[in-house]
Amino acid sequence: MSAATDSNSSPRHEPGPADAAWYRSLNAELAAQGLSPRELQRVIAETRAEADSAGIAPASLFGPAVLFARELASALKEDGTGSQAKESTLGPVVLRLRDVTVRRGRRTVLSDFSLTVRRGEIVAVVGSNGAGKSTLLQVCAGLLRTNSGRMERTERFGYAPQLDALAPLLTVDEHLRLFGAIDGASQGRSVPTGHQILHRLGWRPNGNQVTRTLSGGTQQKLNLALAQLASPELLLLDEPYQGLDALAYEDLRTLISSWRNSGAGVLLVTHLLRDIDFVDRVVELPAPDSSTGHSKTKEYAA
Ligand SMILES: Nc1ncnc2c1ncn2[C@@H]1O[C@H](COP(=O)(O)OP(=O)(O)OP(=O)(O)O)[C@@H](O)[C@H]1O
Repeated sequence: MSAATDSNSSPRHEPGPADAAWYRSLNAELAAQGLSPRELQRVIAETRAEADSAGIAPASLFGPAVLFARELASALKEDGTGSQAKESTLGPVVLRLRDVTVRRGRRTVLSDFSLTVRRGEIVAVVGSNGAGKSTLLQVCAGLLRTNSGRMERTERFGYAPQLDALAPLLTVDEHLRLFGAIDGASQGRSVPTGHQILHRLGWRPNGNQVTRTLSGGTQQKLNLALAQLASPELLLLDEPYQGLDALAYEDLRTLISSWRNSGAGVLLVTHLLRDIDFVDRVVELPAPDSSTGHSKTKEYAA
């Protein structure tokens, strides 16, 4: 469990009745998620110690207790049961492409391309520069039409594009409210949920900070939190590690694994070979070949 603290922040929080209620909700949801009494006691003690040492109310540090409990429970499930957990959580199809062809200008970027993603799995898309990875995600997000073939996808999806979709003059919390409203989340929920995701990425944001003053890596964290805000069934992540430091990279891997374990399907564009060991399948797009257009896509289990 990790959460960043901020040394130049407001005075230390004094525990009160709201905190006690938060820990009661955490306890109840962890028990409902099937944690043993012993595990439950340990997790609550660790959570309390982390909040106390940060001097921050648990609700501010970790977000809503119920969501935090679910995330913890899925992370513990992954630690304890490994690949068996993956098998048992594989669910319905959330994305299906059949014989999709996409041309951009005179180039055929995707040719008769087929892919299925189910809930509870991470599929990595790899390939050299220009192979069509971002094009594929844009098709899946519904931003680009196919020239032929069919794309079916759940309505409940989140998309973190490679070039961020942030408005430079809006604050962090304005982004969370705006994207939450677009995704149908209530305004009261989107800010604490967004902060919770950002804590898990090692950043405790000042909600009033204007986005253009954030570093590139921090903007990427916000970009990712926005994609996950409404707990989508499908996440489309286009090179989400760009700009992240080593710690945030590890946090993001853990977070993506926990999204999978809580039932999301993830389509992840990546250049990093290290990622291959934590995904379920890899789809390799062929290198662009200007003379022949396109050769064969490869797919293999990770
Ligand atoms: N807006 C666009 N209009 C026309 N062609 C485009 C556009 N965006 C990308 N392309 C072309 O589509 C092809 C695939 O590009 P794409 O960005 O999907 O590749 P990629 O695999 O994501 O590359 P990279 O690893 O460099 O990000 C390239 O030939 C590119 O020039």
